[in-house]
Amino acid sequence: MTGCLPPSPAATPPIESLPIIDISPYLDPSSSPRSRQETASAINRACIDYGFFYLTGHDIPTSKLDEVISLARQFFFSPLSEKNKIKRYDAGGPEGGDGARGYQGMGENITLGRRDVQEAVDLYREWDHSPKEEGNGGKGTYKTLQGPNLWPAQPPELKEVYLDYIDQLMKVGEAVVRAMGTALDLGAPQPNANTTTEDGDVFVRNTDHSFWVMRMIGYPPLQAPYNPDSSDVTEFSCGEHTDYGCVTLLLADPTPGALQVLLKDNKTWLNADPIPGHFVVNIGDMIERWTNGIWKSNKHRVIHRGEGYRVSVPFFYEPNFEAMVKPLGKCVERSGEAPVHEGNTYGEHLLGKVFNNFYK
Ligand SMILES: N=C(N)NCCCC[C@H](N)C(=O)O
Ligand SMILES: O=C(O)CCC(=O)C(=O)O
Ligand SMILES: [Fe+2]
Repeated sequence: MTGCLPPSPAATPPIESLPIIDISPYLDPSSSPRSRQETASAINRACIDYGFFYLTGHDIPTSKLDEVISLARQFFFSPLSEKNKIKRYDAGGPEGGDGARGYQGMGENITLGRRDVQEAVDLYREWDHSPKEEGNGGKGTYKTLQGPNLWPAQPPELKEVYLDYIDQLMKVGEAVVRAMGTALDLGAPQPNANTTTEDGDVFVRNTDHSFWVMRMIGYPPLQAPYNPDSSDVTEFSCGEHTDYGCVTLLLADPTPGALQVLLKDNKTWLNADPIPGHFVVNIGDMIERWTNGIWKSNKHRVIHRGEGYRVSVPFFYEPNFEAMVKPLGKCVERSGEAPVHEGNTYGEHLLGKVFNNFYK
């Protein structure tokens, strides 16, 4: 008689967590087709369910990752006068800025019309044909995004360590977009394919001069009192947004409870706490557009109310600046929806974002 049995302890539902993807089959040339297919299938599932996942098997030593975070932290802890030596200035102005590269002080970044409680440094792929104009005291006048990178001089080893790190990340980014092409089952790569051919390497070709972005971000803890009964948050470390390009490889210090990912119900925020040695990876707007929304660039935000000063270093593996990004025919067909966009270049999409990113 079941009525006589003691009540069973209430089952606690497992706390939902992002899936972990092993990318090593796409970095190791001797891997089996089967192991690649497993990775690709796992990515497809993760991109449909979350647009986010943890990445392992990337081959970058944890000691290197720790060094990257530590150097960023040292930079943010240097005096403001030191940080302002590489200050970002608007493009075309007397200071010789390009409106995007350099150090952005606390509150200078805006998302959804509000100041983000963060400071940051943005580095981009060097502009291939720098149209530096003479005059302006030798500083030149740059169009938006077309200036040289402004590297921190302190700590002195930062630049070298970061350049090497970027080389490593480019390989990881390429492996991830290659796996994504397989995951979408776009067909075998065509030899000598031009950039508009839709096959499994379409993302690889369109990122072969990736206009990457490297951000170093520093977040002091938020000051506003937290009311757990209210969903009305008034202060954000980074307001909710989607990323702009292909694949974000996020490295963050161990601070928990800061990065939150919006789930498919469109109301629950899942903490994407860091796992040592793993990246938090998410897909950007260009992947959503190429796949005609089969995979969505998911909204996320940062609310750091914890202890201490949080540091994160996202790397954005993006399309080429000139890449034309338009829904792929196969994806349009499969989605059963009208094309989500008529197509424009990644550069145009990025410029539209950058113009609205800073407090004027
Ligand atoms: N490249 C990227 N994703 N940078 C970070 C974006 C942060 C949101 C941005 N302020 C916005 O409003 O879009
Ligand atoms: O700091 C983080 O955890 C995420 C930052 C982010 O989403 C971004 O810069 O695009
Ligand atoms: Fe983001």
